[in-house]
Amino acid sequence: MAAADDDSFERDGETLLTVEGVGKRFAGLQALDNVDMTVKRGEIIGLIGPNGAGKTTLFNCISGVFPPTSGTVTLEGEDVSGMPSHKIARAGLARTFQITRPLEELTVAENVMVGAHIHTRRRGEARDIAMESLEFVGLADRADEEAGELTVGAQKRLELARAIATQPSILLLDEIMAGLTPQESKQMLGLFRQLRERGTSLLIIEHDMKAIMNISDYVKVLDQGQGIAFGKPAEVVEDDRVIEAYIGGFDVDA
Ligand SMILES: Nc1ncnc2c1ncn2[C@@H]1O[C@H](COP(=O)(O)OP(=O)(O)OP(=O)(O)O)[C@@H](O)[C@H]1O
Repeated sequence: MAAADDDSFERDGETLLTVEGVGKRFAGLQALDNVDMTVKRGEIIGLIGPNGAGKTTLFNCISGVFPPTSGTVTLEGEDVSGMPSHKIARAGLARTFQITRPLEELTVAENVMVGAHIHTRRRGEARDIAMESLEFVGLADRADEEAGELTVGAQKRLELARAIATQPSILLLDEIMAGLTPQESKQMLGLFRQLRERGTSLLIIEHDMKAIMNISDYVKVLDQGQGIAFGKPAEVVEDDRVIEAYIGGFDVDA
């Protein structure tokens, strides 16, 4: 069954994020071309596509790392296209990066307080928010250790805690499960589900196809900078354009 790419606009529920006609050009390369999508409150959307499809570039345009060359990004009704990332974060959008980069000389709690300080200047209040976030990801007992001492798996949870401490309505997660053990991945998926239950929306880039198909309510597929499909995971894996883009199709049962 074909999953039409513009289905993205036709679901029930409150729309949190709207991406309309977004394009991004780097010198001679059209990295994104007229991409549309929406994310509703409390949805988990998987963003997939072959290497170089434009997934991270779309995250960068949405989160204000750089402005889109064309099109608009609207967050809770506010046009945030081209705004700097700290303003977009304050408006309710948080993201994690493909390469985790904790401030290694700071403690685990201090790293998360960096996120919390977006809403408060008070150190005590920021510490309280940070501790709640660390509790949530299961790192509260390591709050006073240096962040550089953490394993890769724990650093990923720290990254998540730092993003959550900004109290976002939507979280963009860029390969936060890369490098995790199967046990840690399972734990991470559990955290995603809990976030959804709290009403936080998640937009997730992940190469682990089984995980993404398992966790996502809907999946958006990019190929060579264009949206080629949007639909429920079971629909998307059967879509001819998607199978062609991935050559050979998916192995989600692996
Ligand atoms: N800052 C940049 N300057 C120039 N070209 C860039 C820049 N960022 C990304 N690109 C190019 O844009 C295209 C899309 O890259 P992007 O990283 O968004 O893809 P992706 O889907 O996230 O890929 P991957 O799965 O490999 O991470 C690629 O051809 C990439 O080389």
